[in-house]
Amino acid sequence: MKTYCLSVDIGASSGRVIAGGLENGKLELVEVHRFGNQIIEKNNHFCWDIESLFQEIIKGIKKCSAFDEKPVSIGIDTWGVDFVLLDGNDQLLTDAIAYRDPRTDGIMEEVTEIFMKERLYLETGIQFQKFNSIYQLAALKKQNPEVLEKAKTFLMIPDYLNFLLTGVKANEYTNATTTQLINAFTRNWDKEIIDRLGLNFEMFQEVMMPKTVLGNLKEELAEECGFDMNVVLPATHDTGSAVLSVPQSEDTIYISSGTWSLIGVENYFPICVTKALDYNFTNEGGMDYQFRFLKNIMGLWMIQEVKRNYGNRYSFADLVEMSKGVNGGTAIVNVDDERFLKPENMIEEIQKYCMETNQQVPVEPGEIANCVFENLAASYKNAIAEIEDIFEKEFHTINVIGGGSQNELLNQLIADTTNKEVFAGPVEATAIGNLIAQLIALGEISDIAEARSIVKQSFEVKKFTRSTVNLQD
Ligand SMILES: Nc1ncnc2c1ncn2[C@@H]1O[C@H](COP(=O)(O)OP(=O)(O)O)[C@@H](O)[C@H]1O
Ligand SMILES: C[C@H](O)[C@H](O)[C@@H](O)C(=O)COP(=O)(O)O
Ligand SMILES: [Mg+2]
Repeated sequence: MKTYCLSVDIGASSGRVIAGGLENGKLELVEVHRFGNQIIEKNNHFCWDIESLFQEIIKGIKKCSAFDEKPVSIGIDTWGVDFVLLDGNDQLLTDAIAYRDPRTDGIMEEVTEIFMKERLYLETGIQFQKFNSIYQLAALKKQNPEVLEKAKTFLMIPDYLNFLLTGVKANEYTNATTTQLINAFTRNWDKEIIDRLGLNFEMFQEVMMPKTVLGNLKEELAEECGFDMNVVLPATHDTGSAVLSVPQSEDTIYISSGTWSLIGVENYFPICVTKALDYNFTNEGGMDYQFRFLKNIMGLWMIQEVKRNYGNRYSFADLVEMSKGVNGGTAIVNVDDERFLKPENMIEEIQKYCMETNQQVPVEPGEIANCVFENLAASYKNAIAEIEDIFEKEFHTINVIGGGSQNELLNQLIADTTNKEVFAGPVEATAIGNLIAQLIALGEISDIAEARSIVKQSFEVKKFTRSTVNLQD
């Protein structure tokens, strides 16, 4: 690859630095660096180790100094909602507290007494998740008002990593929409909501759109890494990048399958009708002014925790294999129950749920894994029925993208329970979408439509249909 860009995709379970560029009309990827990411306990909160994440990005950049060709740009995307605050000297006032931290317990209810739920949804179109930035800020105002009083800059996680790289402060649009403080129609900070909550409007930065060239590496960083490059804004909300690599089709539903399962469709306007509110769908911002009409489902977080509870002695592939041996009798578990957001022990929490609901309790690793996968598929099916109810139409295909698209058992379960065609892949959809924004900004690709046809030609996508075995049921 002559011209290539660096895509930094940091999800809630792992991060990767991927070099990507066009070669003979196809998108070529080279994984330059991969690292873990997990929640740590710090100062009595669940946090992200933001400093070590930044060092991993630098490690990835430095690995490129050994290549003949250097990358022309870099783009960073991460999970949504979380942020840091800086004081007047641009110093960190807060740790990067994670969205699974219990500090927001009960806060959403307090905020919706100040700002009616219906009104908040009509203005922002954003789902009611207790960990949205709006509730994290309201919790801070209640629990540490002195911190908010000193705050001069609000930066979300990718914004802060960009600030460390370039010294430039900005809030990228797609991720800013996950705060529930962006007006879905003006696509800018909603001053009325911010003022009503007693937050400092001035600390919010200029909202910038994907494909914006934010700046270059700070001089000292360019020197340390051995080269300079543009820092470009992809859709810095990882799901915003992921959906860019889904083949466009009118009746396609995507499932961005990683730590979370984000299930939805691409749309050109926000849907803030009561039914969407009642179903708790969201209208997160997308690139080129699109909207991501989707719903959060607890996702593979559950199997990540199960894996951790078993001391990581089984791989994800092992857990899938072991779950294949389980026949029927799986308990019905509401995977989206808040109890699964951050339990002490996921295995025990699932077993407690089954006991409380007088169901057969899964014991063996295969039974636990099967219970997670079967009930995730059931939750996807329910969300799809809600989407079809809102759009008053049937969707015929489902695209599973992200790390979870490697779970062939789950892909088959989705096909079996929905009786729709399931296309699985690309695995690194988020990193690919991040590259798409950079390559469009660079003029290497003309638009999203061309990008999607390049993705189709470049990456393996497996098809799953309802298994004949099940059809005999
Ligand atoms: N070989 C595999 N077989 C089945 N599932 C896998 C495999 N590798 C990864 N996964 C699934 O992919 C998930 C991670 O997806 P990824 O998109 O990287 O997550 P995130 O971006 O949230 O960190 C894991 O939790 C696991 O369930
Ligand atoms: C908490 C948010 O809903 C979450 O970040 C979600 O928006 C998301 O982007 C998850 O991405 P993962 O790659 O961590 O599953
Ligand atoms: Mg991810």
